Amino acid sequence: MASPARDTIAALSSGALPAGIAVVRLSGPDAGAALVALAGTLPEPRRASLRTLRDATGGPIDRGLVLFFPGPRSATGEDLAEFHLHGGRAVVAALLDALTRRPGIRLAEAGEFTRRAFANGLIDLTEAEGLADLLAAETEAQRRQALVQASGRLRALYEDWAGRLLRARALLEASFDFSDEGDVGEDVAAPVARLVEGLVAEMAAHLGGAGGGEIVRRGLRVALAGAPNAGKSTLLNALADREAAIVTDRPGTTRDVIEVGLDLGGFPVRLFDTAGLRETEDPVERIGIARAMQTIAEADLVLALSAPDAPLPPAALRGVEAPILQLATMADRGPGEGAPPPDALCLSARTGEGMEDLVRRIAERAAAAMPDPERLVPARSRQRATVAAALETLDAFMVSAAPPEVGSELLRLAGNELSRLTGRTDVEDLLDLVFSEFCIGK
Ligand SMILES: Nc1nc2c(ncn2[C@@H]2O[C@H](COP(=O)(O)OP(=O)(O)OP(=O)(O)O)[C@@H](O)[C@H]2O)c(=O)[nH]1
Ligand SMILES: [Mg+2]
Repeated sequence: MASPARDTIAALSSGALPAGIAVVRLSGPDAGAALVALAGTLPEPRRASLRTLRDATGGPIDRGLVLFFPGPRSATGEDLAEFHLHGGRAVVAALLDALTRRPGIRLAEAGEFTRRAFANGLIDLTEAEGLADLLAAETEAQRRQALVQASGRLRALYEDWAGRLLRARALLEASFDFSDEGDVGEDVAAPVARLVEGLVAEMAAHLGGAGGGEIVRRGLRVALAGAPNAGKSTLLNALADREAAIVTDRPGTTRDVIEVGLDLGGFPVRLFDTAGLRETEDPVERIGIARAMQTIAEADLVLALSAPDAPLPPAALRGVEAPILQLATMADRGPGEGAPPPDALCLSARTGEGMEDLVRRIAERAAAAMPDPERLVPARSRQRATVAAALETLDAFMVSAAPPEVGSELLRLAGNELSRLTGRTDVEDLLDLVFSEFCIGK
């Protein structure tokens, strides 16, 4: 774990400038003294105080609110000062300049405030990850899932597992202090097995929600598939409400995969326009079609478009595992050569017919794919992989008829995996991974 902070760090913690108000934060041993140097005296802890801030020459920087949070009762666990100023670029630059001229104060790195909160034991890794997700949240589903994590409920679950695992191991280890044969008596074997069985069942159920948790984070991937001129790009533009993709009456217009992010009923959806599927000799178009097939294969939902004069080639979506929603496009035009699939939803991006129905169907899909917001799920591949590794080790324990020393070693290994979840272990590379995605000032 990181050693206690030596440097005092400063950063703009509020959003892009110019803005109405800018919040600059300062954390570390010099926070109080720096605040006195700029604002005259230390304000009462945790109370906003209106001050004129001055640089080292006595020149005024701005007039604004200052707050002081003495450690350890602060967001970072260290002495923390906040400056609420007018959100002009030059104002913030002048303040940061005045601060960093003081020895021991430097600009913060990305995620450094949060990392200090972690180092000082105020939050664990799941809470830090939840906080990162909360800052990145763009839809209701993402906000709710992130908030559950940031508020420590996932941490509590993982700590509970670690505690129960430790108890199982302690029982097992205590038994071989008293037996010289190395085999564990029934009186110990049964309660240990019960404890581990209970954990295995809970962990497996938890992992069952991992797919949904990740879909909330990254959004439901919806691919538009169809023959050239089926109206895919037109539909994408209509759903996105902007001209994201080029539309022409020439078949084979779209080559690259075009992605737009949508908020459908509070659920995050990523919609992908793709090249029309057909046999072609054009090398550029062939690459586009290969990309289309890749996107379709990775989708959580495929919208299969058939237009009156551009029916979907029958074999085009063979082998696709995701659910397929059949759409009959261009309903404003008369029937064409091929009849659309009987269960297809008829719509026209031009007149808007059927569009509400389509949005509702996609949102329903998204709602079904995403877990109940109150359910605790691993939202990240890091969490999922770590739970899976611990589970695998516990499975090995359950099936093995190995001597108790080996059994207890397996339980210890599983416990190590669990401690990686909360980060209460010495793993710098893991920390870098988690904190590197924060922005400066958080
Ligand atoms: N009448 C009518 N025309 C449409 C509708 N949707 C698309 N079109 C027209 O159909 C033609 C093809 O539309 P696109 O959206 O480019 O079709 P696409 O499936 O993206 O085609 P590719 O990119 O070549 O695969 C364009 O001329 C559109 O204006 C619709 O709902 N009604
Ligand atoms: Mg197109």
